[in-house]
Amino acid sequence: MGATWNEFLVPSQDGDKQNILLSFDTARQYYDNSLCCCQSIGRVAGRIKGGQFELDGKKQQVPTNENGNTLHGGEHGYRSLNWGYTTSRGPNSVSVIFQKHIKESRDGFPGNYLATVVYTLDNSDRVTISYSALNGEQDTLFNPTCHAYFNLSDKRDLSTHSLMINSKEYLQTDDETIPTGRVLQVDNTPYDFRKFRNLKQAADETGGFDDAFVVNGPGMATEPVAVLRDNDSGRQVTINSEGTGLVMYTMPEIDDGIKLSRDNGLDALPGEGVALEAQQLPDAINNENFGDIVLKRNEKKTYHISFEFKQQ
Ligand SMILES: OC[C@H]1O[C@@H](O)[C@H](O)[C@@H](O)[C@@H]1O
Repeated sequence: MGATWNEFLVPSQDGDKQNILLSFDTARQYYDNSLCCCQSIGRVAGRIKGGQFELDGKKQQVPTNENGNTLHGGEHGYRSLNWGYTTSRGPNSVSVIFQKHIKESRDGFPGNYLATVVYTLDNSDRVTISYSALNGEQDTLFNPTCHAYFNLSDKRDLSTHSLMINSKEYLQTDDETIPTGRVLQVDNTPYDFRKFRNLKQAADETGGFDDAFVVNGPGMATEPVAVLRDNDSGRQVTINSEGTGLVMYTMPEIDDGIKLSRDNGLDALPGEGVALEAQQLPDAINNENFGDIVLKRNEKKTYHISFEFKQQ
């Protein structure tokens, strides 16, 4: 369901294993809230203002699911699908390969294509997710991501986490979290993560993050997009991607009664984890220079997002 990433198990201090992703015990619980916890998001991650855009000179309206805007591919996007899958084993890696025909008749976006999501775990303790689209006869949009939430510690907050984001800029957004088109400098703001800084302190300064950082700008392509580190355990996850954006969401306000597996029956807390969603910037289709998310007819496109684990 949802081509969901359920566990990233790493060694724990007591010789057991610990899941560093937020997860649920049952498939149903992933759909009882709007967290999109660790699910595949498509065709278009991030918001589309009014669910409207122009494609090949034609105005398009796609289904909306939040304040009259379209978030995370709408109600019938990747996360709502039951994917078929196969597995494969290479000399240095194992993979799960999900595949599905994405249809206009289901999600309301123009055109049909064949989608593939491949999760590969390799011997460098790296999970690489590749998202491919093999398009049909009509131009469409393609901007997938993985909505992975992390907490690398044993705590129920991010107080021992440091974060580095390789970004000089972030997007200004309006009351509905839609980009206004203005790109702001991170200098002298709580958005400056160019050097590692405590994530909880920064989130306390902003009231929590639900923001898009500009990444992979000119001259920055060889750097990791972000590194999340837990100073207590020495666990670290390095994120690489090819997209223009990284959305950070620290769950500032969440519904009551969300029971994450890690909480042993207690309700999840605001700020308990952080989603780091690599993608092209939100509302890219309506903003020049936010990244190209058009998938041309008969075109094939692949994006990779990788998460490399290290323990210091
Ligand atoms: O759906 C969970 C969260 O996903 C993030 O990508 C969005 O920016 C948030 O506004 C949303 O609450």
